[in-house]
Amino acid sequence: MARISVFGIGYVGVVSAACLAKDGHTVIAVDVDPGKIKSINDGLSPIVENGLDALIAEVVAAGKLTATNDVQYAIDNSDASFVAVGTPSAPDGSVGLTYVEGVCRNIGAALANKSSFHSVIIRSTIVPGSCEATCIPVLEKASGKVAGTDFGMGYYPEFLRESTAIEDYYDPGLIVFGALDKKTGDFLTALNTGLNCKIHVVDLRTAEMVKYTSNTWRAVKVTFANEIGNIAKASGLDGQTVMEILCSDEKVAMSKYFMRPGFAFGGSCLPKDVRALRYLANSTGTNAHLLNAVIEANEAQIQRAEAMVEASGAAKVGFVGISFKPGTDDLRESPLAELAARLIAKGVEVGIYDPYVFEAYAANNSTAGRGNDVIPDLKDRMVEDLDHLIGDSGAILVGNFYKNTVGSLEKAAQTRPVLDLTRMKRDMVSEGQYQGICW
Ligand SMILES: NC(=O)c1ccc[n+]([C@@H]2O[C@H](COP(=O)([O-])OP(=O)(O)OC[C@H]3O[C@@H](n4cnc5c(N)ncnc54)[C@H](O)[C@@H]3O)[C@@H](O)[C@H]2O)c1
Ligand SMILES: O=c1ccn([C@@H]2O[C@H](COP(=O)(O)OP(=O)(O)O[C@H]3O[C@H](CO)[C@@H](O)[C@H](O)[C@H]3O)[C@@H](O)[C@H]2O)c(=O)[nH]1
Repeated sequence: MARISVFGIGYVGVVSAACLAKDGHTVIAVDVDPGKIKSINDGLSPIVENGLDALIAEVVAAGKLTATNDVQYAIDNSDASFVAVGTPSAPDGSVGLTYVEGVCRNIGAALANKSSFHSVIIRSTIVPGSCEATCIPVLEKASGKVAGTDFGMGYYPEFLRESTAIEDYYDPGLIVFGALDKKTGDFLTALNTGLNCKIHVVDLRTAEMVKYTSNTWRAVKVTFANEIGNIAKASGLDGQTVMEILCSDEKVAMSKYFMRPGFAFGGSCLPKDVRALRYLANSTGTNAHLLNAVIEANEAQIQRAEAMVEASGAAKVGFVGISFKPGTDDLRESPLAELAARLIAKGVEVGIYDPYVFEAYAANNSTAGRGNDVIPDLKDRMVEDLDHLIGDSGAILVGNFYKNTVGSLEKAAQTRPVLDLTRMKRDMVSEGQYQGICW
């Protein structure tokens, strides 16, 4: 079993730290946010994510996971570090490396004081060449040591999806990494052995590129499915039925994931990663026609939902779901939040039912409301009781699917417009007050 430090206790870091600890490794989580450090050390999850509360309580009680802001302590007491800090878009759409640079500088300074071998493994999403052009030079300068010789260096992207993060951790669709040195490569191979997935060992740049390729492909799939859905609906057809039939053709290895017509994609990764890849393409003189179109079409899908709300004529709209997808409290680049903000700016009153975001506020999580930079007074708009929201709203917008809401929402469609962006019930199609975005 290994001793591992995880830098960045965000959506990725906290899940990998907890799962590594569950697997028997001794894990030190490092962050600059005292709220997150306290949460972990109290045995509590700093984010709302399925199964994570119990997992963290278990591994912290077992003494396998601790959290600190002390970088030197973490480096001295681990043999490898995972870096999972954020890489948000820079204003020009390029990948933002500020946090990655900062943490490499901190790790490098601590490595200067350590004599035994240590591997630094980047897990943040960074464009091809970033390890070589940024991480390695910063680590080498701060440590006075040479990457690949004096300390180990790897790039090992993470593919988990929020809301199914623990499940994805133990059942990955893809494992890929690059390592400068054999020790780091062997460490990552051993860590992944036993999972039911082929391990691809490549160079650092290829591993960096595979991560963007994966997210962009997902964004392309969502956009394609949405466009087919829009066209199908305009032709009087059920877009989801059309796509389900297409996806039944498994002969060409068609996966049904991300092929379900509905609302725009969002979240902390797909939008920023498509932007960063497009920026990279432009900077190499490559035309990224498809990526331009994906961004344009995704924005148009938000406008399409906005037009549905406007057509309802409601002055007060109740949102069912506001996070970027069900099962998480994360609001980063949530298209639902963007839609709500646009309606609010036009004078529409907006109330919100979202059990996951509500839970984050109720638990006083330091991350409650994470990623919301568009909805004013979000906390005050949150409603705990769905029936209360329905009774109080002229129209209901179903943004995220929550199983327990279906009965009430179906009933609500008899008395007021219900605008469905997710399809709460497979047999419902646009009729009367019920309108589905692509069906
Ligand atoms: N969210 C996902 O589902 C997901 C999945 C796969 C990959 N990724 C990628 O993983 C990376 C992290 O994403 P996230 O959503 O977990 O980010 P996040 O913003 O939720 O978490 C990042 C954490 O890093 C901490 N941090 C910043 N600077 C630090 C420093 N110098 N030392 C220690 N901690 C520091 C922050 O306080 C924060 O807690 C990004 O590159 C993202 O693109 C995200
Ligand atoms: O059929 C689908 C599936 C997803 N989405 C939307 O696409 C966005 C992203 O969803 P998802 O990919 O499930 O969530 P993330 O947690 O952002 O995960 C993505 O981004 C992570 C960060 O890089 C990667 O690790 C994952 O592999 C990648 O799926 C959300 O707005 C979803 O509502 C759809 O519209 N239709």
